[in-house]
Amino acid sequence: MSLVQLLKSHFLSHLFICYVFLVSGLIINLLQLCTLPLWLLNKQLARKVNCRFAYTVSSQLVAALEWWSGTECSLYTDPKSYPLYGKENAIVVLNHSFEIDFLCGWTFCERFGVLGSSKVLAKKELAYVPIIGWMWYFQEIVFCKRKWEEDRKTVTQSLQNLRDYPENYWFLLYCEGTRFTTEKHRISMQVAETKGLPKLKYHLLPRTKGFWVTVQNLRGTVAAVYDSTLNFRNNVMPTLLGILSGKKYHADLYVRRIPLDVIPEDESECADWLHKLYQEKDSFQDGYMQTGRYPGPIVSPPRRPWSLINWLFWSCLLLYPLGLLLAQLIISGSVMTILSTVVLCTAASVGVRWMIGQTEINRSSNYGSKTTRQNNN
Ligand SMILES: CCCCC/C=C\C/C=C\CCCCCCCC(=O)SCCNC(=O)CCNC(=O)[C@H](O)C(C)(C)COP(=O)(O)OP(=O)(O)OC[C@H]1O[C@@H](n2cnc3c(N)ncnc32)[C@H](O)[C@@H]1OP(=O)(O)O
Ligand SMILES: CCCCCCCCCCCCCCCCCC(=O)OC[C@@H](O)COP(=O)(O)O
Repeated sequence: MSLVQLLKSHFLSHLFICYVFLVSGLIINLLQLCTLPLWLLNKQLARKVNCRFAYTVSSQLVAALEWWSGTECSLYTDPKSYPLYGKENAIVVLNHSFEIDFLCGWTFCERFGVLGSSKVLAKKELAYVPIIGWMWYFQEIVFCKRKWEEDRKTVTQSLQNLRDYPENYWFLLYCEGTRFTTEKHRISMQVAETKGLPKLKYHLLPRTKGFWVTVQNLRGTVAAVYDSTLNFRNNVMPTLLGILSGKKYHADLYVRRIPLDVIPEDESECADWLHKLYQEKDSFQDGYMQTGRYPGPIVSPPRRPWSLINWLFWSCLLLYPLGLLLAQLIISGSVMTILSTVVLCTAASVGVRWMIGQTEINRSSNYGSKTTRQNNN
């Protein structure tokens, strides 16, 4: 094992990365709280400032993927659409089968300069995750309870608020609504059967209401839907813990730009359109399984240095107080101080492990594991 590999897999390196993420994240949350008065005075400025704050947090995870683990991301797309990426608002429709698919999404956002402003229709539970969830509140992320009766009003309102957003953004929609498991797939295919829809092999049956409400409310401000299909080479199932341990993966993303005007306004026509899209996505996955690639040329955007620079900045800033704290701890020799520091560090480690757990498929909610709307979470 090389020295670099040893460093990447060492427990102390992970501890340091998590320390930087936790402390810088909490500082950013605090600074975001301080922007509240600015929202009253100059809302657009407050939004721009919050985009920058969000960038400094989410780009740390991107840096872990791009620079620490060295994961590569290839983009298959039409070269004519490529120059538009990052220059317009778009709704991104992505398959939801991998624990780090959101992180690959963020990585592409970073490469096209829309990471700080990126949006998602996220389950409400994520709003309570410290740092990321709290940051999302200021980033105007749209939350849903996955109960349409309640979501219809709140989601519409949150989407309407985005109409005058001052920065270009990508709005991510996981239409499957939950992560792929064989059990959820079996059940959703039963639903497909009762609806007379063709079976999907690699996707859950898409939920159409969220897509329709998003398209309708963002019409006129969003230019296109980016139909995106993600896979990882060599059939691996990447994890956030793998990224933290410096494990290198290779992501392949296929993106098709579909102008928003071609999407029907009528709800049931829009639902049919989405079902058809998922049937196409399924055939792309089938092709990938057989050939190991998607159609079209690879036009991968290069990684940018900013996520690394941001991480190095926070590391340097937070290394000094950490060193000071450790030195004082040793000098003081007080059992009480040492004990309370150990308790604090243990609590922080448990907290970070819980946060990482939010990304793990085996801790996924039971939404979609029943054909009814009961016991969703
Ligand atoms: C490549 C570039 C990437 C760029 C990335 C850009 C940005 C990145 C930004 C951030 C990254 C952070 C990532 C965070 C990830 C967090 C994501 C999530 O939290 S996903 C979960 C939440 N999101 C969703 O659920 C979206 C999809 N859901 C919907 O749209 C739903 O419709 C809803 C609006 C949430 C409402 O849900 P509800 O269940 O109440 O209603 P539905 O109408 O959907 O359900 C009833 C409907 O479904 C049929 N049904 C019943 N059982 C099933 C089943 N098991 N499977 C499928 N369908 C089922 C039922 O018959 C009803 O049918 P009908 O409508 O015909 O009556
Ligand atoms: C720099 C690196 C530091 C690493 C240490 C800290 C890592 C903390 C990471 C916290 C990340 C929290 C963001 C969670 C995003 C989870 C996305 C996701 O995939 O959600 C699942 C939902 O879509 C569906 O939920 P289910 O119904 O499947 O249940």
